[in-house]
Amino acid sequence: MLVFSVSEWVSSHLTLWDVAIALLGLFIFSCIHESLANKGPMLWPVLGVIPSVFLHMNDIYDWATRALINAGGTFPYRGMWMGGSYGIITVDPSNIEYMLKTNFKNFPKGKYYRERFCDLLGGGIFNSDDESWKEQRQLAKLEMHSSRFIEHSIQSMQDIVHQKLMNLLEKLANSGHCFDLQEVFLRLTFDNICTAALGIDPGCLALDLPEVPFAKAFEDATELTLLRFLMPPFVWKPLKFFRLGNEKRLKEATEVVHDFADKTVRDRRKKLDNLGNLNDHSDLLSRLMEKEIDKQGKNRQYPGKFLRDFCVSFILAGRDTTSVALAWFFWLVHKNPEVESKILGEIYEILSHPERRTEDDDIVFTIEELKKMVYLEAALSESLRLHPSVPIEMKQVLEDDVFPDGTRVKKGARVLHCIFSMARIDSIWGKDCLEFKPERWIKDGKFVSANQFKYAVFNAGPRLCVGKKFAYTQMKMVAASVLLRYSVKVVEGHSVVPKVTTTLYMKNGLMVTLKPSQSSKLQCQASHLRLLLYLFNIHFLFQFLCVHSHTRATAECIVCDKNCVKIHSIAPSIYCCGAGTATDTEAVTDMISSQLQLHRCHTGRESRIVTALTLLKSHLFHYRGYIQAALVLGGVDVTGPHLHTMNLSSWIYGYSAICNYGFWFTSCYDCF
Ligand code: HEM
Repeated sequence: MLVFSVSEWVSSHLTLWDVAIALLGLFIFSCIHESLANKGPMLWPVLGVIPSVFLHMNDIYDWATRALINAGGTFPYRGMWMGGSYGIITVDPSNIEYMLKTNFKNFPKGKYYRERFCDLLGGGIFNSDDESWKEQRQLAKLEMHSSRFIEHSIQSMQDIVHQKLMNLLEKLANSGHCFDLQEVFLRLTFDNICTAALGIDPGCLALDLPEVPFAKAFEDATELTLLRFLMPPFVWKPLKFFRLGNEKRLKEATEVVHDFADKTVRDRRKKLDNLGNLNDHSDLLSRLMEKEIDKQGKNRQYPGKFLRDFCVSFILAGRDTTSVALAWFFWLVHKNPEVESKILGEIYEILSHPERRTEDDDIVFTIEELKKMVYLEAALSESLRLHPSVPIEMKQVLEDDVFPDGTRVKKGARVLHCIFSMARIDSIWGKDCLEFKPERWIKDGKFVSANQFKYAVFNAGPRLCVGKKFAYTQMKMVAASVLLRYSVKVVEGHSVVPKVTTTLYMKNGLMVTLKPSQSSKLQCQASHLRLLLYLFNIHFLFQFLCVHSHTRATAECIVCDKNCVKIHSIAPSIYCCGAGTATDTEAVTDMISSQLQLHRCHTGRESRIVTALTLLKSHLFHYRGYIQAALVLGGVDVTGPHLHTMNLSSWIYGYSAICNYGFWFTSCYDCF
């Protein structure tokens, strides 16, 4: 009776307009309430943060950065009503440390992540928590740090870079056409990681850039899996159940990947059974299989699925991360030519080491040489800081918790930390945080790592990336080998923007043209000249400049020292050859060398040849001929190669003393 009268009253007093206006009022009220109460971006009724995300899809990372700065480093978010997606986004290093280390157990990858990746990765290291993750992590660390694996991976990197990448780049440079450098790097790292993980080279980097079914399926499977992160579960789950649309394609691609990996595992096991060992294989899969025979000689075979999942996770982890990092690095180097000059200066200096065999025209860097490339390491780290391969990381909360900044999180919530934004926050990286500045990683000539939780590019804490060393070696080898030989120019007007997915690809790739660099032309000319100059005891010091000297010290008509050093290093990439009184030239060059070192420490910049020249000249002028030093100063600095002669004691005496060689200097310089 009461129900009847209420509905009668409603229908006689309320029109549809009234309801609409009331709902609008409620909507506006909750919007105002949200915008006043919430520090972060607007959380719309019903739709949560989704409209704001779609509105800023084209500059999502910059928008997130601005929102995080406005919110003071952390803000809550909510997805669509009934979507079950809620949590916080943070860039606060103390929160990140708490989550990745202090209370690590309370922040696993969680169900949300596992559900989406389980079809492709199964229970692989990338997609597991607790004991299963621990076991795989231990195995991975043990194997990847073994000298056998390290030697194998260095060898395969050298092979892939010098036998494949360089041939391909030579072909592309000769064609004069522009091409997508990111695509080339994706192919390179795929071949490299498959060789390291499975001991099989899929051949993506062949000269004709073939479409390799395994590689294509891997790419599709990864991309389609990532789509699950952008779609609500009530969309992708039914599609998966009924095998429709993207989910059907994902299933097919995953099958190709798994069939390939399963077959590799089966073949390798057959080989192990037949031969009793896998001594001629150093890849991860073979190492794991040999591990199956434990210390007591008992065979505890890993199930085939375990081995497959382990390897597939590895390929996923090492496939695109380094290639996109290299693409962003080359883009930044193109925009900052002074950084390129410094990297090249460092490389030339390493190549000028007396023990290096300069007869080799095809320079292949050794691991020791790569380790010495401090500035290159700094430039790569700086590039990764600004463009981290994994821009956003995610964890799920196991039990209610409170972060160090006071933010509360509920069980089941997700915590996203935006690595991309961290680099752009001046309270974390200083006022110059937006600048590409490799120097911030160098102190007293040494590379200095940043705090893991401020620089979470490789993750941090117990789940720190296991492939970090591998990645640096690979990136350094590729970057140094390419920069030494080519000048990489990004096509004018090409738009470089990040793609919105879990890896920071360049949306439109990186279209470039290649020109053999000045140094590689010089290297080529030098190799012809080298034959000629060999007879005259020629020393090659730089790619740009050749200075030489005999090693004879005489007094009257007596040769008192057959091995007198006449080429003095006075600063990185700057050398001085002396004639006159040996002790005078040595003392003068030593003194100017230490003055230049002090100057470098004071200014934080590399020495220039003009500085060395000024210091030497004013010193010699001051003594008006009492210092018997006739000098030839040469080298390469940020402004390029330079060669100067100077002799303020007696021009004629000095020049004639070195005249034979002076002509050589001049002729070599002219040749180059
Ligand atoms: C520039 C290159 C790289 C970057 C920026 C990078 C970054 C990362 C990040 C952020 C994680 C954490 C992912 C997560 O927990 O969801 C991770 C984990 C991992 N990375 Fe890397 N990575 C790189 C290269 C590599 C390479 C070349 C390999 C393999 C050779 C590798 C192997 C792994 C593995 C196995 C894990 C899982 C570790 C674990 O969960 O315990 N990574 N990496």
